[in-house]
Amino acid sequence: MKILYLDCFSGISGDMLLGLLIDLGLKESDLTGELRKMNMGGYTVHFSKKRTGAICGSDVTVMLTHEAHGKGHHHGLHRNLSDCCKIIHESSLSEWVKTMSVRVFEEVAQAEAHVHGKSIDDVHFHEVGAVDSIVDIVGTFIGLEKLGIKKIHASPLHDGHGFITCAHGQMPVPVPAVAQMLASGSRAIPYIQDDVATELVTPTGMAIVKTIASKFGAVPMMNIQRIGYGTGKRSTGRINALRGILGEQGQPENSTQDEVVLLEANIDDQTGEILGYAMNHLLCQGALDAYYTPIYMKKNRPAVKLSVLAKPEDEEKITEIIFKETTTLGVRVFHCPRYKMHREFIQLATPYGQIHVKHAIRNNVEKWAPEFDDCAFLAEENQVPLTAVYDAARQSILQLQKNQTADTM
Ligand SMILES: O=C([S-])c1cc(C(=O)S)c[n+]([C@@H]2O[C@H](COP(=O)(O)O)[C@@H](O)[C@H]2O)c1
Ligand code: NI
Repeated sequence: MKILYLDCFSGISGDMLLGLLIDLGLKESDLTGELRKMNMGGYTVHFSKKRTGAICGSDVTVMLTHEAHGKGHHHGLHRNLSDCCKIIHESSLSEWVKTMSVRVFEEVAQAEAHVHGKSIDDVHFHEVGAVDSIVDIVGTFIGLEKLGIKKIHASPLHDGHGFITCAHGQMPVPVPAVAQMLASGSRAIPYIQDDVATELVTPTGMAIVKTIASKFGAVPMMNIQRIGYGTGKRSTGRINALRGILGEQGQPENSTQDEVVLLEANIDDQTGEILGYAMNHLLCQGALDAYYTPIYMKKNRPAVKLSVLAKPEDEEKITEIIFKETTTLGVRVFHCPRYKMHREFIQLATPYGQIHVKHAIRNNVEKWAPEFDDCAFLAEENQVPLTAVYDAARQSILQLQKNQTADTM
């Protein structure tokens, strides 16, 4: 699975995101071609290479043409949330691009409405802001879709401090819309850079990262494939760019090393029936394994330790289930690098019928194990002891190994 890590050491904005996606390989013509699926004119998109400090990145600038500035423009000079959503919905863009873009617009509008004490419908994006935001937001999702990026994590969001001046006068940094988005159910980690006296995180950048990042923190485990830089517009006195690290997560089929997550909770106040249900539910929902260990907890209470092994990408989903289905108030997380044997199933004939055999191999070690369920089924069907089927299965495995040795001589 392709994963993008957004390294927001100089904040994040809509145009930095577009620049980054271009730097990571998005074709300019793919971006502009898709944007034309919206019935919205009055702008051009300019692409260039730009230097910030010693780094060369990609710059994307949305320029308004006379049409959008003109008084006779049929949309008038202001657009509100529903005008922007209408343009997106009436386009022939993919359903995913439309849904995600609208989500980001709602996020910005909610924050603006809260800050300015208005209703959502009364929040107006002036013409420049609306066109610019639509291109930045929709363009970001077009880019993510074209590059096949399915998962996004982000670093802490570095912002500056002090004040900026915009159309509405002075704004404290973090600007109020960004502060509001941080305060309303965001898992983003803000970080104030006291050596930068301007805005680094814009409302559009904040709304996009809040919507797309499933985690904020360190760079996740991945095979890094490409690194890109999208440059920012402000002079910050430092390198002003958004860095993206694009990688692949998950191991190739025949890999013998990967990572699993071990989730643990101690439980002393739940019935056996409910614990049994919880374990079954966890396994049905994709846990690799789930098991209980008897323990003694404080106040001499006999209790159980629930341990669940899961794929890293299932960490949040499985944690949610543990909280929903058990009484625990906390879940411990361990990231465990794991060696594993490459496994495959093969079918073998026995005098009692066909069985599956698990064949595991790693370096010079090989293991063969008849599948219990198949053996039990054949024992029932043939009215013979289970051990007889196992013995027959082992004979078939021995025969197969002999044939393979003969083939290689
Ligand atoms: O126009 C308005 S109301 C406005 C509000 C705010 C608030 O935080 S509230 C901030 N800004 C600033 O305008 C520019 C453009 O932002 P984009 O996200 O559209 O790139 C930026 O400096 C904002 O902080 C405007
Ligand atoms: Ni505002």
